[in-house]
Amino acid sequence: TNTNEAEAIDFLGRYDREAGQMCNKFMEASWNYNTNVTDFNKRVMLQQQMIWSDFHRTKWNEATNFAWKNFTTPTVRRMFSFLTVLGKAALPRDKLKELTGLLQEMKTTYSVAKICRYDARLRRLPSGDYDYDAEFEADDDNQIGCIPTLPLEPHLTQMMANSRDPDELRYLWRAWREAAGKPIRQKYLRFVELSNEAARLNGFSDAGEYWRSDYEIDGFREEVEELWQKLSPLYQQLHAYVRAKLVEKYGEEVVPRRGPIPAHLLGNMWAQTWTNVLDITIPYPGRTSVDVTNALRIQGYSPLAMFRLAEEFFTSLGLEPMPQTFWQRSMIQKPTDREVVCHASAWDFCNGRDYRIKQCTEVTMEHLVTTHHEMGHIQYDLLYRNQPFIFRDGANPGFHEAVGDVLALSASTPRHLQSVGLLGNVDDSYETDINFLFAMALDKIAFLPFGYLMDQWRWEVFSGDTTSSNLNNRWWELRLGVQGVSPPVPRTEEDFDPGAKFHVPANVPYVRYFVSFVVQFQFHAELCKAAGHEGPLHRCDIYRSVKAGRLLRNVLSLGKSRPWTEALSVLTSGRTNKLDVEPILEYFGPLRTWLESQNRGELIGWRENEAIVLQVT
Ligand SMILES: O=C(CCC(O)(O)[C@H](Cc1ccccc1)NC(=O)c1ccccc1)N[C@@H](Cc1c[nH]c2ccccc12)C(=O)O
Ligand SMILES: [Zn+2]
Repeated sequence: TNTNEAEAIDFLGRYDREAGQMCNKFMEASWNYNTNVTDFNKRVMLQQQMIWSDFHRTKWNEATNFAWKNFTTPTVRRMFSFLTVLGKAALPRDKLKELTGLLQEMKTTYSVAKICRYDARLRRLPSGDYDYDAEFEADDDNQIGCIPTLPLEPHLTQMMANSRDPDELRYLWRAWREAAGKPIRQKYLRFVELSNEAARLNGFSDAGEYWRSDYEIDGFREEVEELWQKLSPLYQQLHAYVRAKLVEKYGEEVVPRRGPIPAHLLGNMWAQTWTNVLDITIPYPGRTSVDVTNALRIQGYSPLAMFRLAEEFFTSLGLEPMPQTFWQRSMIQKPTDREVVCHASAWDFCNGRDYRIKQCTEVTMEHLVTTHHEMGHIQYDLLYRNQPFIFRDGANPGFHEAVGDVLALSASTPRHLQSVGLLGNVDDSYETDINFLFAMALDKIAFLPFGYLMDQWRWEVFSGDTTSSNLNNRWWELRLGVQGVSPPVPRTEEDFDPGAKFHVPANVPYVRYFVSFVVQFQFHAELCKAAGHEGPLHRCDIYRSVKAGRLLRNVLSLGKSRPWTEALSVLTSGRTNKLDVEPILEYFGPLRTWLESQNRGELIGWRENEAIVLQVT
């Protein structure tokens, strides 16, 4: 092996240049497929994937020839530690082809899945009423006259958000899982086998361990478990209050007062965020509510205007504007003439100039938050663009997910929404505070158990603790035990409900969002301090604070050049280098007190036996 560090540094220089060019070509092919899902574009993308993997393998062979562990320069050692993990390219070519093929097929199934209109599925009884049970049977004999026309975005997303008809919601919930989850069950199982084989070829025990290695700390799994244990009491308080309001709305036959909440009633296809039931659950109706969807529409906001509004928040902090090409090449609305992958994503084309967002934007408050989220990814890309190619990544995946959300925490405050003209008179009353904190909790607290359980389930599938005999069963055990939600119709091992959530067919890890929802409040607390904010954390708005912007820039421009624990030290001026739930608990402190007083007499938590437990086929 080669112990010459000077030669190693020369090799790294060559790699840096070549990798940027290879990555750019791959991203172009991937963009073309994602913004125009055709067989041709899929083939070109798979071809580019093989070229990229060949390149990666060649460089891996060169890198492993160096005795890099004894090199004296820390950043050189760190670069080699990343370069000597080959990833899925470690698979024999035919298996690599199969793996990437399965991934594309599952992603395509999800992205083009459509369901029939609700009323087209229903027979009318002689009395003229709907025969609700028919729609359940109708599925079996594939009732004629049903043409699947409704895609997830924007149709099903909006119907799940706005419908208040439990039967219609139940139909939409089940039909989506029939169309998107069930068809990929077998493909996913084969995909898991190949992913594990690749992980073992890289020296990991399974794909889950390979995923967790991105966090560079031993005991990450236990760390996440510990964070959840500290946060679940607050979640249970929110769950109890929302359930009581849903019982009021739909009655106890639909919502068990002391049991789990049926998953179709929470305004979201996966019950992962509950902001769309704010109108049913808001603590003080009639007082200021921060859902500015109507204002956005009345004021004629376009998706482009929403993007400009988000960009202006970043530049107000002294951070980077979006590059010129961003506005020319991004896809910010769903095209009408072709199939696209609608799930939002932010793209770095590896040449320091070309950055894009792909998003099927609708004019809603939720999409305004998502726009900040996606633009946060681009901002991070821009801030670390002068790092070597290998270090152009988030300090950990949760950091990348947190950037945009941190700014959205300020942009969502009533005071800020008023200052940009999206909210009328805002009073400083206690009720307005509680209404605001409650709306934020429907997004941030409601999400935590889902962000936690998604990869609990996948880590167990990768490790073999969960197998094809209990694949869907285990999913609902976690959904019931951790999140306190139940399926509105019986589930069996014929179904594959996790497959109906983008990140499973797209093989995107998910615990990053759980980490983000914790760490973004650590960022918020520190940036508010830098901005000189005084008063409760939930009222802080860092808008136009160049000091806060400078601190954020110092942390994010490090990229992955230092372990994320060091980046946290920079953020907190050495106060901590660990994930910490104190800031999120401080932020929601007033709401927790309020919930505990409102929930007196309610059962906190849910009795497992109330759920429609799995029917054993
Ligand atoms: O999936 C997303 C947003 C999409 C993404 O920006 O995270 C995107 C996902 C993705 C990853 C890889 C391929 C395709 C899509 N991630 C990125 O675009 C991205 C960009 C740069 C670095 C890392 C990730 N959010 C999650 C979690 C979530 C729910 N509600 C939210 C509100 C705010 C922020 C996140 C969420 C979800 O919708 O379930
Ligand atoms: Zn993201």
